[in-house]
Amino acid sequence: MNMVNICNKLSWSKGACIEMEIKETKLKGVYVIKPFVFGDTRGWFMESWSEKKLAEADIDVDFLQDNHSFSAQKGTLRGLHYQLNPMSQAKLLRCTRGRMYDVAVDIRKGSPQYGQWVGVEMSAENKKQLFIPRGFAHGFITLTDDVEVQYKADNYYAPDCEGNIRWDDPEIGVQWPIQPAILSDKDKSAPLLKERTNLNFVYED
Ligand SMILES: Cc1cn([C@H]2C[C@H](O)[C@@H](COP(=O)(O)OP(=O)(O)O[C@H]3O[C@H](C)C(=O)[C@H](O)[C@H]3O)O2)c(=O)[nH]c1=O
Repeated sequence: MNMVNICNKLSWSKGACIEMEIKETKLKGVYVIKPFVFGDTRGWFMESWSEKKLAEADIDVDFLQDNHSFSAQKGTLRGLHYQLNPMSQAKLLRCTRGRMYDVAVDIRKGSPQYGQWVGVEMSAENKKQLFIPRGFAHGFITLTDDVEVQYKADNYYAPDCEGNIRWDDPEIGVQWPIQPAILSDKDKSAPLLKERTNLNFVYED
């Protein structure tokens, strides 16, 4: 086994992958992506995003904005958020410091998986990424102190189109791994999904 493979093996010791992997989750349209990591004696290198490689997996998206958030305390919950059409956003997320649990919820009218959710643990160590298409609400809870999340969006920030849904909406039933310690005032007072009567995402088969 040559040095690169040894380093790849070491750098992905916990069941990691040394090939680019794009897998659809139980929620159609939401994908977990594990990039190829080139390990060597210095450390590692990876392409954190490639429009071409996503397109090869039929994920056609033109990102317009990069976001980067830092959460100091374990148990910081941001979500569940979305932007209404015409400013809805597809997102490609990754955790570059610490560990967090990321959640997507299908809120497209007419979707056979409407109100259903999927969650993925992402960390600086596992280098997993999550692609969430337009028409989904998004949120995450931090599982360590000092978590940084970086993500691409295919539409610009549009505060007039922003909306949120209660993180603990019983009809969605997200199984968060821990209870939140910190929420923004906005998220503390978010309504239930059924109270959001202005959702304008339409499911297209
Ligand atoms: C989202 C966003 C925010 N801002 C400004 C607006 C506020 O003054 C400040 C903090 O915004 P907010 O409290 O909405 O940040 P989060 O609670 O992390 O919101 C995000 O949380 C979940 C996880 C998401 O997926 C969305 O990207 C977004 O809703 O940044 C901007 O200038 N541009 C932006 O794109």
